[in-house]
Amino acid sequence: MLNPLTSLTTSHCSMPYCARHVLPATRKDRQLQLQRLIEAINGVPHAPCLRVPFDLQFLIRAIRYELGDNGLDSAGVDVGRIQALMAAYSSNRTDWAQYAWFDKYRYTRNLVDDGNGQFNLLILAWGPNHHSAIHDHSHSHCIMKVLDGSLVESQYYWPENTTQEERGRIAFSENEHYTSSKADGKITTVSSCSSGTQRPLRLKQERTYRTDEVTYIHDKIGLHRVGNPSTTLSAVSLHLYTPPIRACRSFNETTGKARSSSCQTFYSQYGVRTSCLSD
Ligand SMILES: N[C@@H](CS(=O)O)C(=O)O
Ligand SMILES: [Fe+2]
Repeated sequence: MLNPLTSLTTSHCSMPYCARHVLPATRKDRQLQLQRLIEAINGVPHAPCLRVPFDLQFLIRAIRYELGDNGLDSAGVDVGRIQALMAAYSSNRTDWAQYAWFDKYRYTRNLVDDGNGQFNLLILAWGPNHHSAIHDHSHSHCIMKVLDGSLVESQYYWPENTTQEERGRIAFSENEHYTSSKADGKITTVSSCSSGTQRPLRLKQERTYRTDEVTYIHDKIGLHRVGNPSTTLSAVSLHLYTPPIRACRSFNETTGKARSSSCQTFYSQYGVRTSCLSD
C-alpha cells in the first residue's frame, strides 16, 4: 500500500515521512512512522511541514492505513492514534456537505466509508434539538469528531444490575431479538428486550464538544447519548466505528431498561439517499 501520509510533506521536508523517503517495509516500522507523524501533528516542533491541512479523503486513507486489514482490536493499533488523526483534520464543509443529509424529525446516519468491513465511517446530521437515545456500542470503539456546530455528550454508568460480562456482550439471550439491517438500511428484525430491575441510570459526565473537537466512547466507559443543544442551528459529526456496529441497545433513563435500537440504519450511503428506509 502506498503511504497516504507522504502527501502531507513538502519538498523541503527533512522528516522521514517525506515523499523522498521509502515507506518502511514492516508493519512495525510503518506503525512507528505513523506514531511519529501523529506526534508531529500534535505539535512536535521539528516537523512544521506536517502541519499542512488535509482533506476528508486523505483522512479516510490515513485511517485505512492505520487500521490495516485487521481493525482496531488488532495488536499494535491504538485508539489514541486514530483520535489524533481525526483531531488533526480541520473540518471543511466542502469535504463533507455531500454526506450531510438532514431529516426534519431526527438525526441521520450517513455512510461515508465501509472500511472493507473493518470499520464504518459515518457522518451524522443533527437538526436543532435532535438527540440520540441513551445507548451502548455493541463492543465497537466509537470516535466522534464534531464537524459543524456543537454537540453535548452525556455519559451514563451501566445499569447497576448488569454484570461485567453483560456490559461487554451485545449478544442477547436466545429469546430476544435485536435490530439488524441490510446495507440498504432496511430494518429486518425489531423486538424489545429488558435488562433486570428498574432503577434510573446514573449520569457519569456531560460535556459539550465544539467544531473540530474529538471524543471517544466504548462499552467499557459506559453508555451515552449525544444531542444538539441548539434550538436554531444544525450540527454535523463524523463517527468512526470499528468494528462496524451490527446492533446496539437503547436504554430508558428512568428505568434503566434496555431495548433494541435501529442503530444500523443509513439515511444515505456514499452521498446517495437510501431509498428503502422505513421512515
Ligand atoms: N452512536 C450513535 C450516534 S451517537 O449518539 O453517538 C449512532 O451511531 O447512531
Ligand atoms: Fe453513540
